[in-house]
Amino acid sequence: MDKIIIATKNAGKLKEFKAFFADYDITAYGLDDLAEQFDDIEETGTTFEENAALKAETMAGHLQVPVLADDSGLEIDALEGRPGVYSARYAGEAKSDQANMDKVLEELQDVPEEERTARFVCVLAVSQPNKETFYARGHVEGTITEAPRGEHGFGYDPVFQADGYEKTMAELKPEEKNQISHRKQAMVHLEKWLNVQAK
Ligand SMILES: O=c1[nH]c(=O)c2ncn([C@@H]3O[C@H](COP(=O)(O)OP(=O)(O)OP(=O)(O)O)[C@@H](O)[C@H]3O)c2[nH]1
Ligand SMILES: [Mg+2]
Repeated sequence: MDKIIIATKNAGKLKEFKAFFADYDITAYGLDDLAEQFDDIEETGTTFEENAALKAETMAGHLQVPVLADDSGLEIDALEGRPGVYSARYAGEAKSDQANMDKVLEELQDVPEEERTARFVCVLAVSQPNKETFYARGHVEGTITEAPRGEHGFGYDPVFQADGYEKTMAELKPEEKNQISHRKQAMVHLEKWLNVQAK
């Protein structure tokens, strides 16, 4: 395999996948790299697995080639797991990273440091015509900071500090984030699938 399509319109995710797949000499393309324009796939599932499969299977059916999709989000313990599968649209359909972070920080205003535990979760689904969907899940544990710090990454990266680190995900260099992130952990499981394909 020398190329793979990622069923995403999220530029931050795509950048990370391009870096991961470059290590296997595979070029990753997002939906905005393709000539055809695609409507947003409605994420009607209640789990990361359901939404990742929806995105991967819809696009694989349409394009008739293997397609990878990523459904991911932030689970905050003090908010009973919110924003979870609703992470992208937590503060509304505009999908504003800034508004989403503001909402989370406001909801955690009176929550002390030791209770601000959270994790990023990433589920990857690979769909191939006439084959069962393959799933890979990864997560990274951490805490929500009092205020945003850092310019790298996307989404909630400026307010998420992984356990054992003093920098937020947005203060880490992209290559540092890519070594520890939920997406990387899921990619490690996907390697098994990639090896099977290589044979
Ligand atoms: O700080 C972050 N660092 C990350 O590494 C990360 N990964 C996911 N997220 C958040 O979770 C939503 C996913 O929602 P999501 O899986 O539906 O993706 P999306 O709607 O943005 O794009 P698509 O892939 O569906 O086209 C994203 O928008 C972000 O808010 C992250 N935040
Ligand atoms: Mg989405």
